Amino acid sequence: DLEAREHEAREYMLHLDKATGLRKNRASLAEWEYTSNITKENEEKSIQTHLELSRQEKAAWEETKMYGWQDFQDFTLRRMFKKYSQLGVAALPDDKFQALMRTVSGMESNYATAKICSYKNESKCDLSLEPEITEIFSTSQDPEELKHAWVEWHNAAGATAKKNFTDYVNLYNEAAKLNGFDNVAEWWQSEYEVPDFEEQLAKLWEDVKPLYQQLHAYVRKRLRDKYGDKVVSARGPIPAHLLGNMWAQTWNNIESFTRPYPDKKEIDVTQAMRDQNYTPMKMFQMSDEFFRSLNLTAMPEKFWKNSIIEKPTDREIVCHASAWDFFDGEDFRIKQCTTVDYEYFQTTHHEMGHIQYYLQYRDQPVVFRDGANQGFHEAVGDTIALSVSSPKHLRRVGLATGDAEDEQTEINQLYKMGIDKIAFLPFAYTLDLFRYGVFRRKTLPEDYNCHYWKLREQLQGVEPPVNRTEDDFDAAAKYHVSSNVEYARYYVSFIIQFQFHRGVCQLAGEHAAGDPNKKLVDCDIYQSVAAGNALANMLKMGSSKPWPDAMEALTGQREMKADGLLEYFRPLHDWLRAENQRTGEHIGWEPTNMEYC
Ligand SMILES: C=C(C[SeH])C(=O)N1CCC[C@H]1C(=O)O
Ligand SMILES: [Zn+2]
Repeated sequence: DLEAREHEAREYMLHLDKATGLRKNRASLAEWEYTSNITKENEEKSIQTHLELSRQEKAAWEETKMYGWQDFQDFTLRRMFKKYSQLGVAALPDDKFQALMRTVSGMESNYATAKICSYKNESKCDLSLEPEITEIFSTSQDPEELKHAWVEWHNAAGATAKKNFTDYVNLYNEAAKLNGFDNVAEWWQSEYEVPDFEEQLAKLWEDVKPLYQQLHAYVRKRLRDKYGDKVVSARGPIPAHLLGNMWAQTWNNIESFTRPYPDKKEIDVTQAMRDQNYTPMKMFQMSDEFFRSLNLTAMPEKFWKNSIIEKPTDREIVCHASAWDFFDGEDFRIKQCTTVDYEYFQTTHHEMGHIQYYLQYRDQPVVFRDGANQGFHEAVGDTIALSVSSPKHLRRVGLATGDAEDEQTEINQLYKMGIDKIAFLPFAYTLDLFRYGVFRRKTLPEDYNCHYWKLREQLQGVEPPVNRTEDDFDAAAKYHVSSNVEYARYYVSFIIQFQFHRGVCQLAGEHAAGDPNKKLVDCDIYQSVAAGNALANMLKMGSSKPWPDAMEALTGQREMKADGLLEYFRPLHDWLRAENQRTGEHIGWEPTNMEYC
């Protein structure tokens, strides 16, 4: 009878989950060995280990299928079986599984090891994305130098990946079908467990677009003031190489010469860190201390032993920041090529947020050791970083001096946050809208680059610095496209992190709606055990419940909504509207003159 069947199934599930933990540990170790020492030998070893593990997963899956779990009464048992009933890419036959692995490791290693020549010294051709090219984008104000770095990087990391990417799309779509999906787009969206996920993304964009358009218009004007109207037009898109970032995804590096009130003292965290001889280790210790101040869990001893926090000089590694769970309850690592600056200070908190989530759900069954959805995993560290980047906190830790806020410094602060958080949204939205179209074959290989730029022009209001053709493949010049990492998670994160921030700030007594002395922008939850405990309760759930239950536990809301973000930035939105009216700046953008289709 059902009672006996569920009991037997529970025994089976305990065994399967333990075996799965060992498999995931081996997979993570193989992946770590390869991405922290990129060699052909390590690539081969990783592929063989993953192949062996996929065969074991397939065998276990055949057994799991035998259980009639759909009518089990026990919610948690049914949810575990539901998750294990999805085999994933292991459903591919061996040869196609290996082929798919090779397309991804080929793109990823190409991206990680790509080099370009210096603009100022044509014979110096050993510039990597990190730290050299990133440094150019954060400091250069020479449009020609920025254009050179942009074009060379998109050639080296983008165009070269087109063949692999095309094969990857075909093989990955085959895996999607074997898992019961029409294509990878539907598979990726199914992870969010809501029937209208794509409509929700579009609705969120409608909610934040007016604010983005105001920010875009203001920044275009300030860039035109600086570079002239031959380089930046009055009514067109913004050239993508002038926004301080290779992908124009966050614009923090142009703050110094575009901020609203330039005569107000700028909080230059990078300079303060360098003046105080900060090291990467000090940045990690400060982040760990912030989490501990909330009564969250300290980084375990293996974290400090096994993490890679600076770029090695003796080998090639994947520098793009990442956080790792080895599924044994004690081995958790970060790998990143830290440089001492504000950007990496933020990234360190972002990655530590992933580790804290791993620590909080480490007693869950392995199958539930995941974010409530992937956006949650990306939002934890950023939510903490919203407190850390407040002037109040920066003064508290000695990274900012000066007096408390006045109207103008508050607008400057909101602008600083806005060119990070508001600017990012259309970029994130386009990256997976593009890939949804590719997986659904609405975008064919001969149209990849044209469709990519059409979306970026239409939604983000940026244009390439030079004409593009279908010999280019600019999407792969972004890490996540070359490494097969889904990106809607960041779009979700940049929305819900403001819902989380409002929740923890209220619990910390740092925010009250309508109270001018408790504005969201000034909130710092540092040392608030009440906030930390509520956050921990949400994180402990892992993916054991649908994400609305997790969100409700912390915020009382059950949907992702832009209201937190819009409340946070309301004073900036008002200021931008008034300022753009004062200068008569055109809101929005007309079609580009650049050719890319
Ligand atoms: C820091 C990470 C590793 Se999960 C990252 O990829 N992020 C963090 C914010 C957006 C996105 C990016 O860099 O494109
Ligand atoms: Zn992340």
